[in-house]
Amino acid sequence: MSETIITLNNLTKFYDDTPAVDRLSLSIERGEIFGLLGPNGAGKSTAILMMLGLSEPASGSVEVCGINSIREPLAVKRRVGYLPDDLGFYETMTGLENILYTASLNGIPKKETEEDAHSLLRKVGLSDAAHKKAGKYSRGMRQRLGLADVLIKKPEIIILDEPTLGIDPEGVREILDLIKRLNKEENITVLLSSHHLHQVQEICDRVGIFVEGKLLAKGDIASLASQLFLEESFVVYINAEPVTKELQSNLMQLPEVETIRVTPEHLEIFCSANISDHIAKAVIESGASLTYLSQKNYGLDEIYHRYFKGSGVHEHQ
Ligand SMILES: Nc1ncnc2c1ncn2[C@@H]1O[C@H](COP(=O)(O)OP(=O)(O)OP(=O)(O)O)[C@@H](O)[C@H]1O
Repeated sequence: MSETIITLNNLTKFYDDTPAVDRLSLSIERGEIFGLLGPNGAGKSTAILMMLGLSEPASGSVEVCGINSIREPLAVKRRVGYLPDDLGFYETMTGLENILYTASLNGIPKKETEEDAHSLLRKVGLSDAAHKKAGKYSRGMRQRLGLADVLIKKPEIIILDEPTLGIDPEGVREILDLIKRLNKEENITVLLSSHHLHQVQEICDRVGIFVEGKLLAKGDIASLASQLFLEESFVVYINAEPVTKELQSNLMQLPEVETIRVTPEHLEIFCSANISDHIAKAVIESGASLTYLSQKNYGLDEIYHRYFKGSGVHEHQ
């Protein structure tokens, strides 16, 4: 049975007179990977800081692990590992020493820490660099050290703010795989803020699209597509010879077909389900020959761009 682990209710925060987060309501379930997706300045970090009790909302409520973050930020801190986008370590201390220091700050007994720290460094692939100074770590290594650092206190939730910022593609793959693995193996709930569509699409169970402080839509990719595309979730592109009125009318009679657009290249058939085979059959039965057929279902890219089309919001990679 699902259990809500983060609940935001009408959460609002202003900077000067402008809302950075505007009546944000959201529930995140234990064990899921939720992606907060939005362009720079959308309010993702501000929302995260309020979840952690590090920034006070103007109105609304926020509960994490059943605890009111505003009233009991320290209790929330014990249960949540937070990886900010600007990670800070003691640069002259080794990776291992940094983790042990974090453990001591969190009051974890030294005896159990040492073993846990080594096992975490192994998990994040930093065993060989355990005794190297953090100041000498690459950006990808720092992120992995950051993950080990937040995991030492055995959090129920990890909140990651742009965890792949400035990392090369190989490093990104490693971080994403690691996050997925931690989620599956340790049943850690993950909240991930990002403006990288593909990364979010790859690992998140659900996504919230956030822009100008507002959550515009949320759900898994398929349900986002149907929310945002009004059931036109699939497009089938065909070329047929000849394209007659009768052919178009036969296609429109298929219950799943929403719209047909005639372009110089193709007939674009927008459908609520994948019915390529019915379309091919309708073409043949209309006496035309089918010379080309391809299909596409929407990914997050189309959802994001189509949804923000005209809103002046663009993705910054
Ligand atoms: N301390 C602050 N003082 C004043 N304005 C702020 C402050 N922090 C954030 N803002 C403003 O609030 C809005 C939301 O910023 P926020 O950092 O939460 O966005 P974000 O989605 O996390 O963006 P990014 O991806 O760039 O980190 C922006 O307009 C930003 O300029």
